[in-house]
Amino acid sequence: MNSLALPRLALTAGEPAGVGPELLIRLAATPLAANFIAITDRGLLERAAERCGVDVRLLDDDGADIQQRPSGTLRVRHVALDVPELPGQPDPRNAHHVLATLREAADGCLSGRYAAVVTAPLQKSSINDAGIPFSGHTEFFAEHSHADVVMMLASPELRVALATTHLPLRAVSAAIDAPSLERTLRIVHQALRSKFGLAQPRIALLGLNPHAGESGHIGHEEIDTIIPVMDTLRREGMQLLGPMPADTAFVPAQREHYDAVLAMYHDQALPVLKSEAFDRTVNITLGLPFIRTSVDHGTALDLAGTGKADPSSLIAAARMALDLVARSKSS
Ligand SMILES: NC(=O)c1ccc[n+]([C@@H]2O[C@H](COP(=O)([O-])OP(=O)(O)OC[C@H]3O[C@@H](n4cnc5c(N)ncnc54)[C@H](O)[C@@H]3O)[C@@H](O)[C@H]2O)c1
Ligand SMILES: N[C@H](C(=O)O)[C@H](O)COP(=O)(O)O
Repeated sequence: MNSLALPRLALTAGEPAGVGPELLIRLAATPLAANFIAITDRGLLERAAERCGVDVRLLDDDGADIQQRPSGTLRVRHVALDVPELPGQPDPRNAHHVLATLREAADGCLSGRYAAVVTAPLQKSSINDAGIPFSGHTEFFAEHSHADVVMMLASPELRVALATTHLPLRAVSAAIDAPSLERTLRIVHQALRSKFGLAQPRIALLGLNPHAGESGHIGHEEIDTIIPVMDTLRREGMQLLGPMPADTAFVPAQREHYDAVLAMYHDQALPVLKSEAFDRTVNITLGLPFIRTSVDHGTALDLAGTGKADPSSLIAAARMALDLVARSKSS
């Protein structure tokens, strides 16, 4: 790629019956310095543009570099739907299509065809209904590239990483063992340095139990696992706070003490971010051998087909991907 060429960002549309295709159209109409390549069905995008009432010129991706992208143009790598979409009603017969778009994006990033991938939301249950074990993009990309990864969601005001992702609550405690917690902290620490430019990142860990276990009176995971791992990594120089009680870790007086929070499970911290910054939070997969960002919301089936879904989180995800691409080139 010559130095004046725009970064080639792969975009996946996610669930064809969700808001993803419409959001890709909105993103294409946003003046960002990126060469967007939508990996999805061309007809799906045409219909989404019509529903949004937006004029978008769809061009086949020939792999060539461009130095400017007129607003409202979008390159497409066509991956055919198996059945036409019905907005608001996911059809498991399109599950293989959705996964094919993710594979193309991941392989293209690994081979250098794309500088990064930005994903729109998919309907996990529809893929499961097709009989395919699947729990999320994060786990899919990790397995596809044989990497240990961590899910982080970040707004301009708050970064939250997760020690466990899409697990039933009753499986969480057993999943938090010393080796995996240590691996997670190393990935988060390294990413805060390399991706966010923090030389000495401060990470606050949440306890698993109410009041971080209340000195062992309300659960033992803190004493048995979390604190020993923190002690080990502190001896290496990592700045770790906690384990903090999750209910007070996000109050303003605490926030100034850390750069990121490591939550023990999905719903322990994501409601904080999503309730205060749903329109500007980005999901980033740390630890992958390529850059992947995403929206913080789901398929919004209640809005699909109306053209009313807010594209802000997808636009923030594209901006974040561009920042990370630029940072990776300068390091
Ligand atoms: N990145 C992803 O692929 C991703 C992320 C989160 C959830 N999901 C999946 O999405 C599906 C639906 O999840 P859910 O119902 O819990 O959450 P959701 O985010 O789809 O919807 C929650 C509420 O937020 C609203 N909303 C969501 N996105 C919006 C937008 N862009 N503009 C305006 N309003 C918006 C919806 O209308 C709804 O009222 C599930 O299958 C879930 O697994 C996927
Ligand atoms: N945990 C994410 C959220 O709540 O926003 C979401 O399910 C997306 O996960 P993947 O990026 O792994 O699909």
